[in-house]
This record gives sequence, C-alpha cells and structure tokens, in this order.
Amino acid sequence: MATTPLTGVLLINLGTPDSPEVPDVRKYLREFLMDGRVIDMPAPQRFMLVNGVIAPFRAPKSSKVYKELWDERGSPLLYYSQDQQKLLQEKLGKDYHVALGMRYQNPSIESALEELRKKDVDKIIVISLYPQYASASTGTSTQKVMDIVSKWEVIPSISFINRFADDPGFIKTIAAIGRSYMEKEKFDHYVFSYHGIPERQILKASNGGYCQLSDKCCSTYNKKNRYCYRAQCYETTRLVAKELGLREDQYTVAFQSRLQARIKDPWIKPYTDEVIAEMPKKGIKRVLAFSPAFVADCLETTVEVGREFKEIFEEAGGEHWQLAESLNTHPIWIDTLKDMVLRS
Ligand SMILES: C=CC1=C(C)c2cc3[nH]c(cc4nc(cc5[nH]c(cc1n2)c(C)c5CCC(=O)O)C(CCC(=O)O)=C4C)c(C)c3C=C
Ligand SMILES: [Fe+2]
Ligand SMILES: [Fe+2]
Repeated sequence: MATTPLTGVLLINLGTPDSPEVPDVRKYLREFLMDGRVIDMPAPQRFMLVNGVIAPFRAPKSSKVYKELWDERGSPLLYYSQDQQKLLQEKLGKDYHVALGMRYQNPSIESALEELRKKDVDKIIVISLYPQYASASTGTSTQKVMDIVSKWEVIPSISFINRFADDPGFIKTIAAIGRSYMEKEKFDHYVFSYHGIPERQILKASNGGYCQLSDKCCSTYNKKNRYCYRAQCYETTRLVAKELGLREDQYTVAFQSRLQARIKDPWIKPYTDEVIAEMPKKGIKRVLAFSPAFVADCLETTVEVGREFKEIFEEAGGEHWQLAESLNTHPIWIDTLKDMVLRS
C-alpha cells in the first residue's frame, strides 16, 4: 500500500554568528551586509563599504555586544529557533518534517533544503519568521530558497508564508506576554519598537507610489500598502493595543537599529532612542517595551531594547523600563505556527 508522502516545513530566520569572537562576527556581518537586498547599493560600492568600513570597524564593536548576549546555550536567536522547530515538529507529527535554515551562517538554508530533499517531501511550506514583510528580511530569504530549488531536477510544490503581521495567533501571543507583566506591575506607557529599514526601501516596495512615509499612508492597513513594512508595523501595534485595551495616547511606535551613520541614508522614523529620551520630560516614568518585529529573542531585543534603551530612558529621568520578551517557545505561538502550516 502506498504511504502518504511527507510535507516539508522550512522555518527561516536571519541567523547569527557562529561564536561571539571577532572573526566569526566579521564573517557573519560580511555575508549579511553583502546581500544586495540589505544594503541596496551597486555591488562595487557595497563591497567598499562592507570590506573597508563595516567589517574592520563594526565587527570588534559588535563582538563585544554578542559576548554580552551569549549565554550557556549560545545565541538566543539560534537556540529559540531550534526550540521552535522541535516543538512544531512534535505538534505536527509524523506526516511532516520540520527543518530550520538561517539566511546567514548556520544552519544554512541549503542544508535545511537538502534535509527536506533527502526526506523526499512532496511539498514544502516555507515560513520566513519575520512578521512584517521587508525585502531585506523576507524578500532575501524567499529569493534564496527559490535560487536553490530552481536548480533541483524535481522541484516540489512550494508555498511561502511571507508575512503575518496581523495574524490573530501572533497578536494574541504578544498580548499574552504583555499581560503577564501588566498584571504584576503598573506602567504609564507602552513602546513598540521595530527594527528599522532605510526609507528608500519602503519607497521601492511601494505599490504605484502609494507609500510616501506619511502617517496618512501608514495609519491604515489595506490592499495597497499590505507590503509596506512601516504600515505593517503600525497594524501589528494597533491590533496588540486593541487586544490589551490600550488607548492611542498610551502607546508609541518607533524604529531602532539603524545603520544610517555609515550609509548616510534616512531610516524610517521616529527613531526609538530619540523618542524614549523625551518621554520622562512628558511625565512618562514607567514603560513596558515590546519588540514585535521578532519572534525570538536576539541581539536587537535583549541588548538593544533590554539594556541600551533602558539606559537611555533612565538617564533621561525614567524610573522603570521593562522589556517584554519575544515569542520564543510560548505555547500560543507554537499553536499559531501549527495553524499557519495547516492553513497553507
Ligand atoms: C525584522 C527583521 C529584520 C530586518 C528588516 C532587518 C534589516 C536590516 N538589518 C540591518 C543590519 C543589521 N541587523 C543586525 C541584527 C539583526 N537584524 C535582525 C532582523 C532584521 N534586520 C535580527 C533578528 C538581528 C539580530 C541577529 C542576532 O544575532 O541576534 C545587525 C548585526 C548586529 C550589529 O552589528 O548591530 C546588523 C549590522 C540592515 C542594514 C537592515 C536593512 C536594510
Ligand atoms: Fe537587522
Ligand atoms: Fe506605507
């Protein structure tokens, strides 16, 4: 009797250095920033910038923060992604095979696809673990999968989940994590800080010039701006705020992690570090901070939001800054991943 072929699930996240030491961080930054969807400059200029400036000067600085991030299990982005893979596999059972691939460094997308090929899967469901679509994150992961699979003799049927900014399970998980803090202590404001991207990349992805980076464009989420990264961030925030019963004046959306100093490009605004430094003057003293551009804790959540922003806020007169951890292995999140697969 013929057995039902397996369905492959490929989880993709960004990737992290193999170790926090300078040579590994440099190797990671080189691979990451030489990607033309991340630094969208002509290749010769990108090469000069990455090899002449970023790799030599940024790698030692980044290595220091990676050392702060690393714990006994290694880099949280990697081990939480592995936990998500394992828990999703358990939930889906024997008709599925779940593989994990990182866009940069290890385990690579190539190795994950090879694992699925060896399992002779009939179909692959690719989930790029970035809630809000951006060319620099989801776009490049999708392209990488297509580049590899296009060379296979037998190309299986493939579907891509390329954004879930408004997925009810995703929203509920963030709200559940937030609520666990709100039940224990009082906050007078809520900050939703998202990874930034250069403004130019928003304009390039805009449908017929609809997105002009104004609040008018990003204050609603509709058919025209559904791939606008900034509009998706605002939509995630509105939905979480609604779930938590927050009024509009109780929360602020802002964007972090800009590499602007090096490439002299404006990034999407407002900038988190600037916004939070003004808050204590306005009487905001106790903040709960969310990082909903990520589904696993990483350098950007633990170090940037959890430690660096806390320092900025407290130096400006704030009293309490609390990071709400990422989705990691939250049971609602694992159920949400399972639902995404079953719906696909
Ligand atoms: C939300 C998804 C991400 C987008 C969009 C994104 C765009 C983007 N990032 C850089 C530059 C850097 N990002 C770095 C770290 C980092 N970025 C993401 C996700 C997105 N980036 C994650 C999950 C992480 C953390 C990785 C980890 O190991 O924990 C870094 C490295 C750290 C550092 O040196 O500061 C850089 C550099 C650009 C230029 C960009 C868009 C154009
Ligand atoms: Fe990044
Ligand atoms: Fe927009």
